[in-house]
Amino acid sequence: MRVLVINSGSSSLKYQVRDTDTNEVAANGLIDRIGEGAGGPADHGEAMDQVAAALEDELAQRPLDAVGHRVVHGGERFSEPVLINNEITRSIERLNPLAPLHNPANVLGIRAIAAKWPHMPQVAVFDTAFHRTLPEHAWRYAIPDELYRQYGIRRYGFHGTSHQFVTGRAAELLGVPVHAFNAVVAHLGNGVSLTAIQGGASIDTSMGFTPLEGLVMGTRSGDVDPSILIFLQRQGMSAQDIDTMLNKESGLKALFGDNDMRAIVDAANAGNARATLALEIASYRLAKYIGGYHVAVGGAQALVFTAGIGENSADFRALVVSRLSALGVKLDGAANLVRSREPRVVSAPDSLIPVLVVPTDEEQAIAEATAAVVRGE
Ligand SMILES: Nc1ncnc2c1ncn2[C@@H]1O[C@H](COP(=O)(O)OP(=O)(O)O)[C@@H](O)[C@H]1O
Ligand SMILES: CC(=O)OP(=O)(O)O
Ligand SMILES: [Mg+2]
Repeated sequence: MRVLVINSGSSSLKYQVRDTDTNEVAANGLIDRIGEGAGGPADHGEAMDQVAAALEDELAQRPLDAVGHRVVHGGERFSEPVLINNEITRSIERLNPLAPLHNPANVLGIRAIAAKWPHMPQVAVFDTAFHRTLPEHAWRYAIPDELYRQYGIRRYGFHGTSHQFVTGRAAELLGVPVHAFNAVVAHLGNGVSLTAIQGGASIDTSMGFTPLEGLVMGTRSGDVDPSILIFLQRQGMSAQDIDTMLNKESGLKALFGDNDMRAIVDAANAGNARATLALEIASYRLAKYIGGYHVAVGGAQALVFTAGIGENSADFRALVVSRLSALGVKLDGAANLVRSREPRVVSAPDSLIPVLVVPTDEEQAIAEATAAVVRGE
């Protein structure tokens, strides 16, 4: 089946045309600076027009069978990918306040395709869906129940498509049936999240009500004492200012001045003290969560690294694993330096828990899920 995969961010849109039978990528691209002026498209509708124009020749040769969308927030309703209709689109739209950087763009993308190709089957694949197996003791916050009932305030978790894909690949690499696989999976990209996998299912994850909770990210703070926000509001900062500060001006960008892991590692190696501290904070916070999730899953059979940093930064992996000696985890120095697109083991033979690098592919997972829904599987 020929599927167009759309991954819309707040100001960018990534797309791929994939053949799900051969796993071939026939076309792909990125449109950025949406709504930022300076020659970028005015909105996601205009961005979709650009995608259609860029794909014109490709689609003239062979038309599309379906479009699959990454939708970041599926709330409590969606635990599986779904075929989109108007009611589903409105339901996704009602979740916009819970993922203000991501969901509005997803809805615009869906509506733009429906307007352009009214008969095209469209499928929504949710970041939250894989985490619908979280037990209540993991998803419930210790705040009044009313807030859950009135606003749906609870832990949802994100990056689920990636965590699920990587979990399957990791189990395969180790020759363990996925339903019997316990692991800790670290998705380290611009957004960062850790998931505790038990019996192949997500039982805890570090992102929460929104993709802001948990670990140190590129521009997001992760965990902070919530009373800092109340304090800042009393100092006169608006909700919008606090939101922007925590989502866009924090994390590695605040600690070092740049959120590109390559730049941070290079600066640290050149003796830059801020870069060294940024790496120490990020790796320390991650190591503490890994220890916690090792306990949560009842003993992990693997620690798995994925996404931009997890797949490519041998330095950051080494720094994190150097903090896990209490768990008996050890890297193999040479294996850790190997660059490859294949899933692989990077730990020493005597490491008590194998450490894996497993490249994620959210687009492949979305294309496959889309084809399965359209075929009625
Ligand atoms: N070769 C590399 N070495 C170290 N870090 C890398 C490398 N390539 C990408 N990264 C880091 O990966 C991060 C982006 O990850 P990615 O998964 O592409 O993010 P997203 O999809 O969330 O935008 C950035 O911090 C970038 O610096
Ligand atoms: C949910 C989320 O944080 O996604 P991303 O890492 O793509 O920003
Ligand atoms: Mg990402």
